[in-house]
Amino acid sequence: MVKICCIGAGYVGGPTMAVIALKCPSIEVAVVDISVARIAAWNSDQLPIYEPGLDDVVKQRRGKNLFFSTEVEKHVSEADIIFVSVNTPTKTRGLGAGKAADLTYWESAARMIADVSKNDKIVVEKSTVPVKTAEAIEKILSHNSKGINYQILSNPEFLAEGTAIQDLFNPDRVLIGGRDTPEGQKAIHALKQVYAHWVPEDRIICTNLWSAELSKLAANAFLAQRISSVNAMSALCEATGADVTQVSNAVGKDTRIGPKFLNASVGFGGSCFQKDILNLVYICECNGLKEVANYWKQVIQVNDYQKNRFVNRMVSSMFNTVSGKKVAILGFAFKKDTGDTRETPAIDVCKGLLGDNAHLSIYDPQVTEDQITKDLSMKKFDWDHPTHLQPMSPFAVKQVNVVWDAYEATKDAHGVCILTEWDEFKTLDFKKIYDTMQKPAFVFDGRNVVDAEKLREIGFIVYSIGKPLDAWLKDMPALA
Ligand SMILES: NC(=O)C1=CN([C@@H]2O[C@H](COP(=O)(O)OP(=O)(O)OC[C@H]3O[C@@H](n4cnc5c(N)ncnc54)[C@H](O)[C@@H]3O)[C@@H](O)[C@H]2O)C=CC1
Ligand SMILES: O=C(O)[C@H]1O[C@H](OP(=O)(O)OP(=O)(O)OC[C@H]2O[C@@H](n3ccc(=O)[nH]c3=O)[C@H](O)[C@@H]2O)[C@H](O)[C@@H](O)[C@@H]1O
Repeated sequence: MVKICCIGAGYVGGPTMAVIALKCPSIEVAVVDISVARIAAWNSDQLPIYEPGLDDVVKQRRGKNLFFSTEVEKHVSEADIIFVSVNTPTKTRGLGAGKAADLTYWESAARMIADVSKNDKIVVEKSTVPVKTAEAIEKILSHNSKGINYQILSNPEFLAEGTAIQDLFNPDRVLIGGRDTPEGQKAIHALKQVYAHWVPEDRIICTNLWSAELSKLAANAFLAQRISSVNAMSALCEATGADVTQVSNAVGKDTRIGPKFLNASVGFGGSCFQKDILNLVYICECNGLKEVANYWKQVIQVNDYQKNRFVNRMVSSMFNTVSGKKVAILGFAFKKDTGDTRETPAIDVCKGLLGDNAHLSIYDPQVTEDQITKDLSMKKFDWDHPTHLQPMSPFAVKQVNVVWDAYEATKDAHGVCILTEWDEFKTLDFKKIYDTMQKPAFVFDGRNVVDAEKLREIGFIVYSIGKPLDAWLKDMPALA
């Protein structure tokens, strides 16, 4: 029986391995992690991450050919194929701080593999890493190889949170990069055989190592760039009276452009887009490609501009101050159908409003009070380290109240701010909300989920990203 071990039981390692176990009953899959709490959760009824469809897949295979364990060394030494799916956060200190990927967790995993292995292994990069990382990993492994042959493959993951199970069941493509040697090709073939259990052969792309590593960074950069492009247009729409939804629709009908990923928003979030672009920028700079680095940097600058613009629009609309005013925040996760808050635009918007002394009442159907408190008090980039190594939440943030109901959040509020596109926000009783709010009552929709016209009929002053402005808002300057 082929044995797979995955180091890192997170948003990627957990769902990816659960699906491999489901689709390949003849393969034994062990997912290991240094976090005892995370592994305990994977073995319980309350999985550590919220992802539609995941519970069902895990329940079908756990204890049969899918195991979650903290016995990292045992499972690594027994495995034929080792996936490494650990954190690769942005460095916060030293060379490349604020840009380069921090490969501490990857390096420690590689050293441990070298220490405990007794037979030949295929080591698969599942984490997103800088191009040429495989060369460094090869050096670490072969330095202490004891005659063992290691083949490094790059097999980046393209799943998106909230749709991870669907994405894994039916991927656009699976990418495998390896060495152009007989051993390298044999390793590619072995991994291809795993995916071939359910992925059509023409969707499995095999490349050299560096193309696979770089393609992952490129794909995320292209996706994020689309969002910054449409968000840049949203500012121009507001200035001119165009409607960004109509513009996106018209632009996306061009088959060369395509309709997906053109939703204007308060800004993109999530653990990867910013981190991976910063990493790309750093690699370009290291290769002397200043203009290329600046090009990609701009994608992040526009994203920051969009978040600032949103906060400024809110404050200026509400008579240029939110000091002492209650503002309801609906949605804190970085997108719907996930409880993940890493790099969510909600953090920046909330911090911006707190900076102007607002009182926030936050509701998100999947994010806990503890998580929100941590996020609002943590330093930038600290959030991307393993949970048990993150700073403890030092204090509850003053002026923030986390509630478990949208109606409770909006009661007595001066403004409502929608930051995640949860479906339930579309069907809220806005008349009921209006009646309990201070007047004039404002809605700031950072995701274009509400019907602005209907809300205006109720009496709200509404701001929707990239949409024609209310007369009220037109008169209020919004400087970014
Ligand atoms: N979250 C996502 O949707 C996607 C993430 N990625 C990439 O996958 C990688 C992992 O991301 P996530 O799963 O989101 O992170 P995560 O933080 O959810 O999971 C990483 C896990 O690795 C564990 N870990 C760290 N060092 C370890 C070690 N030496 N031994 C054993 N366990 C260790 C941590 O305790 C943590 O549970 C990152 O490189 C990310 O860029 C790629 C595609 C999608
Ligand atoms: O490497 C990764 O981590 C993953 O990053 C993204 O996936 P994810 O961050 O989970 O979610 P997305 O659906 O890409 O959304 C990212 C952010 O962009 C925002 N977004 C997305 C689409 C859009 O049209 N507009 C928009 O503002 C979302 O609300 C969210 O804040 C990519 O879509 C995945 O392919 C990739 O594997």
